[in-house]
Amino acid sequence: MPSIVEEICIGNLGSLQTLPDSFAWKPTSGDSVLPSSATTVEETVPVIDLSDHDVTTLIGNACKTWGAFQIANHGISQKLLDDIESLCKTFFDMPSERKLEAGSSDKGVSGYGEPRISPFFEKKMWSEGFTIADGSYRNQFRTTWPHEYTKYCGIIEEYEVEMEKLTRRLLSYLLGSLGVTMDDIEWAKKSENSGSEMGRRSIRLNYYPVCPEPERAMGLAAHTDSTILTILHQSNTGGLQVFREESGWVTVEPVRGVLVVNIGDLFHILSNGKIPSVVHRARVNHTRSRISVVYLWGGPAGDVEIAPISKIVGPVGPSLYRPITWNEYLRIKFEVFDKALDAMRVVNPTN
Ligand SMILES: C=C1C[C@]23C[C@H]1CC[C@H]2[C@@]12CCC[C@@](C)(C(=O)O1)[C@H]2[C@@H]3C(=O)O
Ligand SMILES: O=C(O)CCC(=O)C(=O)O
Ligand SMILES: [Fe+2]
Repeated sequence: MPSIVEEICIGNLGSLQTLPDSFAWKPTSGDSVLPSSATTVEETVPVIDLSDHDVTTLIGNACKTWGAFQIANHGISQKLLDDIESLCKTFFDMPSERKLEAGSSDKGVSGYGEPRISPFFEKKMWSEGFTIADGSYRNQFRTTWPHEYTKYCGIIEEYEVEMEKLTRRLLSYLLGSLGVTMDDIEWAKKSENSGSEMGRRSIRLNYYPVCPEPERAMGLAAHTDSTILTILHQSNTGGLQVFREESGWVTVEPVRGVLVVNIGDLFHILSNGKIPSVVHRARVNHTRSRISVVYLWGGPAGDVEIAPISKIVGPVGPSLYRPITWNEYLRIKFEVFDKALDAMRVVNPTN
């Protein structure tokens, strides 16, 4: 009698008492998933107060060292952060059959489901999530919360407006740290972009249930974001780790009201390779579930070319990466995953 392998649904992970083999990540040589304490180093990703008069230099140094930084005094209200976190709790605490109703439409990325990068790994990740990549979440919310979806849509809309403003502010600091301004980028020129929305953006709501064997599981596997930049709010449970050559995996401990900013692949291209896009992952926990809300900014619009800023490349060059649009880059990323940036390099760059 063939054993009936019960399809394990990501919507019920928190109720499992043992780790199914399909979720058991074997430590690979050199990067052991064990032990759970990532590193013993003291240093971690610096927290930068955005009102600091040295903010541009501080951000520049953090980006060169980590490809990430944390921000305080960012102007996003704690109430909004609390509201979107409780929206996540309300959604992910629902029975899995109700969450599956909000499933990703097979054509797009939007809706409930596993991370887009799941197919690149033989083992499954101990997490579930909801991606907001266009307006279709409104209909999904209407199905999920027929009587109060306007409240939840309002929270998402307010979050997008606030994150868009913060993204523009961070981009100007990032460019400043490289000695350029928005006016040095065709698509970012104040004139053309003032007032209009800042293009391609998505929000990913991540939920990491408690896990019976967190040391052998992986909440979200190591990756770089494809974005120009990503702004991440994490609940009060640690799990986010960034990778740095010199230190290995470093946990970014949650601090209330502090947001994490990750440099994505497209900013690495914009900077002509000067700023790294940070490799990061999420670990899970034996006693506490975890939420992260990730605002992913892909640039002006899906069809606008992103290229190394000519003022950074300079007269002698060489430009290390070829121009690429968000849409094209995402297609390549989900074809070759962590080889995507290499696929963008200009071979034998001529001056
Ligand atoms: C706007 C984006 C950016 C995506 C794809 C698409 C929607 C969801 C984003 C994420 C979120 C989770 C990690 C990641 C690696 C994933 O699997 O889905 C991200 C990916 C990327 O940054 O490449
Ligand atoms: O949950 C986290 O802290 C990381 C999430 C993340 O990297 C992502 O959604 O791109
Ligand atoms: Fe990420």
